[in-house]
Amino acid sequence: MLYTLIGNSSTPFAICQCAWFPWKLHNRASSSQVASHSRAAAAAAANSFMDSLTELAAVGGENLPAKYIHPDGINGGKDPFLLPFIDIPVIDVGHFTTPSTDTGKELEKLRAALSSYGCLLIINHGVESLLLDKVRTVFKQFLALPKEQKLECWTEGFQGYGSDPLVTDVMVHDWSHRLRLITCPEEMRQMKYWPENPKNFKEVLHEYSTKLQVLHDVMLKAMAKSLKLDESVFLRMIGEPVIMSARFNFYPPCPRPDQVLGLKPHSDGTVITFLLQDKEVEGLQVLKDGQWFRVPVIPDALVLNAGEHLEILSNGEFKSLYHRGMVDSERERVSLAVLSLSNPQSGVEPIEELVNEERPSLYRKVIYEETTHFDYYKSGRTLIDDARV
Ligand SMILES: O=C(O)CCC(=O)C(=O)O
Ligand SMILES: [Fe+2]
Repeated sequence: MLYTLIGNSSTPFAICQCAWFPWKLHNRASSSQVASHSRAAAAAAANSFMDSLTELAAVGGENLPAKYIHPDGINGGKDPFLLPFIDIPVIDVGHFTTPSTDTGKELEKLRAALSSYGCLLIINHGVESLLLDKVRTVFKQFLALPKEQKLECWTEGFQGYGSDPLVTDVMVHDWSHRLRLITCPEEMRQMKYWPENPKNFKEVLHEYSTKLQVLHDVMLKAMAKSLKLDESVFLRMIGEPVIMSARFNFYPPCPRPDQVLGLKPHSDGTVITFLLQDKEVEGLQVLKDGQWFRVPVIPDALVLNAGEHLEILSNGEFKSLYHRGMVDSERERVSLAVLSLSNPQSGVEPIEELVNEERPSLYRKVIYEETTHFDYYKSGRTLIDDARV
């Protein structure tokens, strides 16, 4: 893969120059890895992944594998589930789909939430409670399948069931697994990684992602209007077709939730993320003004996170959310993040209308690749740290 260093000499960062088209049609990471791995090595990797599943589910408090332990604890040695809840703003999407006398007020609430929290809860979003339940259920049914069946979706690449690629032995491992599938545009779907079982998995994910595609456009238009801009400006900037992927997260229980993390602190390498939380088990925590907060479980609401691309596009008017995934001591937890990405060909930079003499461009143009997020995740830095001028 060809990388170019951009940025100033003290904070250079890598951008990948792979053509857009191959990334679009192939799971590039997995195809290159298939080429460089023997079948035996791939089988060994698959087995070790499955062993780690067993390991995660079966270990007791005293013999947790060291690779999962954060030596300083998660919350300075205190129970992270005693942190306060965040008073996350709640936005009624109905005011954007059917304009009312309160639409202006709701737009202002949206702007304020994205500029001070980087996240909000959305209700009245057009996805029925029944479909939300089905989405959670099909993933749990997939997780309950025998190992051999789950292995059919296993991958070392970006799409499929496994752990995130580029996880090295020097970093603390996450207490989680994920099933990641590109959902839009449909030509980018790699159906070989979409579970055959349960039988309705594909249909349910298709229906959910179709609804979220509509919601995505509604929310990006509302965000543009909240900044008094042309409603299509964000959509134009991220380019056609909008790329969306679904990331199902599975967090097995862990006897020491004060020492392990399901997902390390990160901001999403996305425009926006819609997060469907577990219906009962809490686990999302967010950083606001330097302090960690718990996010309450509200079964039918979706959490909307601002991603790094949105922060750059909005020239810092909106803040990307820094967050982490916790694990419960007794219960499994699942979540589903549906992420939208900007077209890598066009790159991400502040929109012209938000750059002026009083507020010069705060970020340089970033060409964002599939690996970029994981490179940053691995290093503990964020794209925003490096993109800031
Ligand atoms: O499970 C959660 O609540 C967080 C998931 C998340 O942050 C992600 O998938 O990027
Ligand atoms: Fe995230």
